[in-house]
Amino acid sequence: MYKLAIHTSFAAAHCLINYQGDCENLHGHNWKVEVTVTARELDKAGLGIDFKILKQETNAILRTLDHKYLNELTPFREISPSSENISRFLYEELSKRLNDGNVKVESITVWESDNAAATYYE
Ligand SMILES: Nc1nc2c(c(=O)[nH]1)N=C([C@H](O)[C@H](O)COP(=O)(O)OP(=O)(O)OP(=O)(O)O)CN2
Ligand SMILES: [Zn+2]
Repeated sequence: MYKLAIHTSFAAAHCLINYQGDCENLHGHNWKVEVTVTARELDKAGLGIDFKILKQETNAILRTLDHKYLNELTPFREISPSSENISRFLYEELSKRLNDGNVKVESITVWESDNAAATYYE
């Protein structure tokens, strides 16, 4: 089994729902995103999955969040756009795009600052 990872990022505004404190107010982050996937087998080029494809598919999802007010987007109308919920959203959306008999999304970690991150995995 192989484990691969890529890093990417997006910027967005949000406010936490049902939260008492500064973060209930509108503010923004430059989120860093780490995607890890597992691959059972390698292709003829020796790749589990091309990093380019991993980045393309991840960034296609991130474009729906980038420079947006997350609370106004469908996935976060009912649930708070916390780093935890963002990581779960990305995990589910990327899994739909990438999971097959060989490749499986393992985890998504989103860093909202240099020292605070949330990871979703099953
Ligand atoms: N478990 C989580 N806790 C918090 C989340 C989250 O997504 N998951 N998010 C926030 C807020 O988004 C907030 O912007 C973060 O604020 P804070 O932790 O105060 O970070 P700062 O860098 O502004 O503050 P320092 O304490 O000075 O580092 C809050 N919690
Ligand atoms: Zn925040």
